[in-house]
Amino acid sequence: MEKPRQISAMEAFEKLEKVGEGTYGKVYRARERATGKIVALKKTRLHEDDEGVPPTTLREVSILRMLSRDPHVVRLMDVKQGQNKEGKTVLYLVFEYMDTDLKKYIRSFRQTGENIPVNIVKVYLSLSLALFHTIT
Ligand SMILES: Nc1ncnc2c1ncn2[C@@H]1O[C@H](COP(=O)(O)OP(=O)(O)OP(=O)(O)O)[C@@H](O)[C@H]1O
Repeated sequence: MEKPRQISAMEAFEKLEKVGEGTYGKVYRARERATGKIVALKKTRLHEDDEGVPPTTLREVSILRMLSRDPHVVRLMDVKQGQNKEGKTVLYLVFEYMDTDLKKYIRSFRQTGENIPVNIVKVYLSLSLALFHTIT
């Protein structure tokens, strides 16, 4: 009997628009075709002459899986395989979609000249420290 094929990222999701770009790849707002749910798809960039998935990506995935258990951390919902135009395998990290990020949040305060409440700053600093200890 034939092994059931895992559906590819592009069969499962419809890309809506590019929302950002990080060190490791582009991020798209996308819609899950089966449910209509809006997600963030992070396409991982491949090193030109490398075969397979870069170790930095594998590291990011395993750390995110761990951190994603915390409700305060953006949730990594799934990891899907896809192919780029050259037929090479690319990975799509599927995240819950966030309307804002820390940079935009901080900028919103700068625009009005307000200060970020001290309690909020403390929460972010302790989260950053916790992250740092998890990664290093
Ligand atoms: N889950 C998400 N929901 C909505 N937008 C997102 C999401 N994840 C990332 N983005 C957008 O894409 C941009 C790039 O994100 P990404 O996580 O790839 O990189 P980064 O955190 O900016 O840098 P690095 O890749 O170095 O960690 C973010 O600044 C944000 O605007």
